Amino acid sequence: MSQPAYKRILLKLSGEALMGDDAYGINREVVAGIVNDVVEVTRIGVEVGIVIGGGNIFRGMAGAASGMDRATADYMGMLATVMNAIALADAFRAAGVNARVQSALRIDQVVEPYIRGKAIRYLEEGRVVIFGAGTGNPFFTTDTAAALRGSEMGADIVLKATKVDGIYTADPKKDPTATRFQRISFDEAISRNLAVMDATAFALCRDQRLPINVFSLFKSGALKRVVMGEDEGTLVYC
Ligand SMILES: Nc1ncnc2c1ncn2[C@@H]1O[C@H](COP(=O)(O)OP(=O)(O)OP(=O)(O)O)[C@@H](O)[C@H]1O
Ligand SMILES: O=c1ccn([C@@H]2O[C@H](COP(=O)(O)O)[C@@H](O)[C@H]2O)c(=O)[nH]1
Repeated sequence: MSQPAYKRILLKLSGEALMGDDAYGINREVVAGIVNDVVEVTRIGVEVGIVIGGGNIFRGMAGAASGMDRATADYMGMLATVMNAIALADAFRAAGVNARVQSALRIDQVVEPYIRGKAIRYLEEGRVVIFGAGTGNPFFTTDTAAALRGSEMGADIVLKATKVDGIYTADPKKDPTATRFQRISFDEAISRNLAVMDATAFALCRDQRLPINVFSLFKSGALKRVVMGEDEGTLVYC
């Protein structure tokens, strides 16, 4: 049987996608589907760290737009990602898989704090590690947290599972003529200002020579295909 192309992955899950067709919050069926996909790749020996977004609950930019202090709003956004992380860990528990949540902001009664060495040990033991609270700093996003944790964990690739099936010449939700890249270099993605991921995340991954693959969270079997090195989504390379 063929082997996975990557031994350790950092999976960035869209917070917004967790809503499914609901107007807000966490759709249990969507979460269960994600858990199944992740369990499938852990069964072939892939070590999985997850960074989860918070767009289904709260984004700092939205708070700031309605007059809140931006840093205060960002802390709320980070707490939203912790809620998603806890919901995801609970869904892993229901599926019989041991997942640990580590938070970049300390909430010790609820989840463990982020400790790099411990997270690496969990991954080596085959546990799924869910990183909540982004980077722990306002003015950043969970895309940057994925690039950061991916670099710290020594991941082979960052996988961004989102609402679109790859990186396009323009936002495909706004421009129906946009076309998808099969592969794109970091330099080109940054110079074209492709807003599928923030520039800080692209730049950190480029500096660390950590490739990214952007693919659809809703396409059946897509995660496994990416992990097996098959042509799926868009690969961003150095
Ligand atoms: N060039 C592009 N190619 C593909 N998608 C793009 C592009 N430009 C903008 N987008 C948009 O970026 C979105 C993905 O990024 P976004 O940060 O909004 O979501 P996410 O990271 O998946 O969710 P969350 O922030 O809730 O975790 C896509 O849904 C798409 O509409
Ligand atoms: O490092 C970080 C990560 C996130 N935030 C805040 O959380 C929300 C939700 O994250 P998304 O990446 O948008 O899903 C984000 O809008 C920020 O407000 C942060 O401050 N720092």
